[in-house]
Amino acid sequence: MSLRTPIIQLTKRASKSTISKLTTPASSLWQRNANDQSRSFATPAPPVTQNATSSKGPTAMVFMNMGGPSTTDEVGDFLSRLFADADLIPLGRFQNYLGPLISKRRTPKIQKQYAAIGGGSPIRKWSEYQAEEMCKILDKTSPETAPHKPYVAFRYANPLTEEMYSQLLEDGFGNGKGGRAVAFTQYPQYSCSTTGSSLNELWKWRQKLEGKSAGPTTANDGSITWSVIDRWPSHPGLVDAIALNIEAKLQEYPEDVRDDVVLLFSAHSLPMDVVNRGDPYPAEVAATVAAVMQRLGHTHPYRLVWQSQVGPKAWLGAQTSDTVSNYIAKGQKNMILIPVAFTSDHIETLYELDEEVIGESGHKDTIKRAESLNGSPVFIKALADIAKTHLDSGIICSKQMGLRCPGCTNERCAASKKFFAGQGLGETFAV
Ligand SMILES: C=CC1=C(C)c2cc3[nH]c(cc4nc(cc5[nH]c(cc1n2)c(C)c5CCC(=O)O)C(CCC(=O)O)=C4C)c(C)c3C=C
Ligand code: FES
Ligand SMILES: [Fe+2]
Repeated sequence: MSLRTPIIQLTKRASKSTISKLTTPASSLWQRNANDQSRSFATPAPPVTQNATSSKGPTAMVFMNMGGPSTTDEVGDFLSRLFADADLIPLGRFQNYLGPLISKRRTPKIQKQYAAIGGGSPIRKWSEYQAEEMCKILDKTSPETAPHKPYVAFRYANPLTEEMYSQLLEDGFGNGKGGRAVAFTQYPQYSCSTTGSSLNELWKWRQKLEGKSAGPTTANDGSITWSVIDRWPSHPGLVDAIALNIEAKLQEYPEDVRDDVVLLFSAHSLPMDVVNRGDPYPAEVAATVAAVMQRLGHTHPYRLVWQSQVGPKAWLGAQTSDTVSNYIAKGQKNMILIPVAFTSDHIETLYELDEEVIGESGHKDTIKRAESLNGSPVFIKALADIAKTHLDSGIICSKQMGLRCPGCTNERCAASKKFFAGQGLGETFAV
């Protein structure tokens, strides 16, 4: 099948009466800085296309992320879902036995961490806010696909993927009415353990709730037409939002030391067996860091370091906490930690970085952390720009999505990639 073949038709629309229209005035779309010619908003990846002329609203914009417990009482369920996920923590035939055992043992420790950051993860609050604000902008900038309706689908906490999917059906998508939905990963960099797992879950619930067996979504059958924003590691708006937070933090240092501050970009680590399987995440995180440094004009020395390893396996380093101690030992006490792989605060910024790495460093005044993206208007404009580019292009997903890791033996990846990416790439790419 040619990449340009119109492969998806939207036949019927979801009833407008069941889709609430978002009315708040939108902010202006992300503005390009005329002085910075290096910024381009074109999506670089060659697209897998769908019929752009038929892609009219209403459009469901589904923010996918891992989620977190909103209260300490939800920690047990959060961890038990996390340790049951074989795409994240493969425990083979012991999954059903070891998963609950490990999560139960770990719960009190993690509950204490959530208690220390105010009693729960702020990820739901931020995700709902970001999705709603982005949709307000899109209603203005992409009227042809409006109204845009925000949804959140978490992998391990409420609202879970199945809850979001049932809501979509209740709101008039699918059920013989068709309708368009965009699965928008909120992990800027793709890992099979994060975005891959969320997409496998979405694919599973589509099969269960819309009765779809494996195979392309060539529509005309009244089911939801899905497309995917699967990665955006170097989008200029993301890069700018991170760079602005670094620049703001640099201003907190006295002028005489400001130029000597070391920038430590910190991302959640990956087990080395996942890295060696060929997971794209380390390269994509490095792409974000390179783009931010380029945007800053390479004014400061920097390193990309990795945090939050769990369990006895070998993980990708250098570890964030070791790096900070080693640099202190070498006499470097001015450092900014920059969360680079997560778009809102969570225990790994608020507890691990703030309380443990910085709090226990003995240099709380000179080791600082850049703000997480949270409610940054620059970031939300970037999300709207990414979404608009996706909607305009008619792509189903990036071409990169179709290529499995060289070491992948996971049948769930094969099935979900065949569904999301196989349509334009040909199945040989997606097996
Ligand atoms: C881009 C971010 C993340 C990647 C990649 C990632 C991979 C990954 N994580 C685990 C194991 C655990 N992660 C846990 C919590 C957790 N993970 C991320 C992000 C990524 N994980 C976040 C933001 C959080 C915290 C959520 C919040 O605070 O709301 C946990 C639970 C906490 C704990 O028990 O320590 C585990 C376990 C693996 C094995 C993995 C790669 C394969
Ligand atoms: S593990 Fe990467 S595609 Fe399956
Ligand atoms: Fe994690």
